[in-house]
Amino acid sequence: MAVFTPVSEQDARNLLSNYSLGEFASLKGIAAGIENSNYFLTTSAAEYVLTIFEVLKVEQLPFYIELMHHLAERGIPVPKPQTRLDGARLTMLHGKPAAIVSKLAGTYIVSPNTAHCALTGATLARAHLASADFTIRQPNLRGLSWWQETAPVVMPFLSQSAQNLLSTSLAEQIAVARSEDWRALPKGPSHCDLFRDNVLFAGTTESPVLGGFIDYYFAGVDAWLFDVAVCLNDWCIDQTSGELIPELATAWLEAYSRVRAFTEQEHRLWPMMLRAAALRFWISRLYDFYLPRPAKTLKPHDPTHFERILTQRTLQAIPNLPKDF
Ligand SMILES: Nc1ncnc2c1ncn2[C@@H]1O[C@H](COP(=O)(O)OP(=O)(O)OP(=O)(O)O)[C@@H](O)[C@H]1O
Ligand SMILES: N[C@@H](CCO)C(=O)O
Repeated sequence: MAVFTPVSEQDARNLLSNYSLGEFASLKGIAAGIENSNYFLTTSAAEYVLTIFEVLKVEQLPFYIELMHHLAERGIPVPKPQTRLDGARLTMLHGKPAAIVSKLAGTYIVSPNTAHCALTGATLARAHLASADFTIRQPNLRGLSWWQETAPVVMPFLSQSAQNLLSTSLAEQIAVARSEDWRALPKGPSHCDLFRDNVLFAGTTESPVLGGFIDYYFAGVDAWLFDVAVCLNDWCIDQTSGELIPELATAWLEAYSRVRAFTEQEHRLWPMMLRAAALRFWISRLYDFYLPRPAKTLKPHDPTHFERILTQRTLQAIPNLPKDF
């Protein structure tokens, strides 16, 4: 149950008195999610999501909240943070930072088809372009420096072969980050965690309608190609073996590149980016698995899934990015 901070009806009414969002109607805890406490908050005017930030620091939050606001204002389907009467979009509840955002339609898709992949790819490209003039800067806090700090912490728990994979993969990414090609990659605000469970769809299987992208709380400035690679490693794979499914990968990447064409450097670094994205989630899952937060009650995600994906992306041929759309 991902409600770490209890909120009463009276708390919600008090909170709403700082906004112009209608009268309180109902409040319901949301069970999914492992980082924040989330509630569906319904008023006489509309449906919202109330999020209480359990882990993120106050100083990190303006980047996420203002980025979502910036994107929503430009027509990208993301939850729109609501503005208080005093102009702030962050608020405090039980001593913790909190925000009210618009509720998006739809549910997430466990087994996406080419239509889901194409919609997600095209919308991520639009989000990247729409974020180009966003001025707040915050790096991806789960980027290379964090991998370098965290790898030695999880290393003692690993088998010899896993230790070798982790060391060689990290060394590869350190070398990539020093390269001219990496420096020339298009970069900007990126979601960095756009897994299937962070994209909502309405409509039908054959004609899906994108509800939008949620959970921007791992976002940061990074190579846009890294964002693409995170998606491909989750959306376009055989979930058992980790192998890329060419039909899904092609649909996803072609839709993205019709909106924003990939650069020469992106073409060259594509295999390394897929490995970077696998490494990022292997390390975070290892960390959560072996060093869980004391209050955490949920079952951690399986780290071996990303060990398999990383191995696949090391051993198997990787399809090229599409050219010239
Ligand atoms: N704006 C929204 N519109 C509709 N549903 C939402 C919205 N925000 C969150 N949800 C619902 O709440 C659930 C949990 O939200 P979210 O994934 O942001 O939580 P979290 O604790 O940050 O999760 P994670 O473990 O993925 O980091 C989602 O799966 C979704 O069902
Ligand atoms: N998407 C992450 C969880 C954190 O959002 C994972 O699957 O490991």
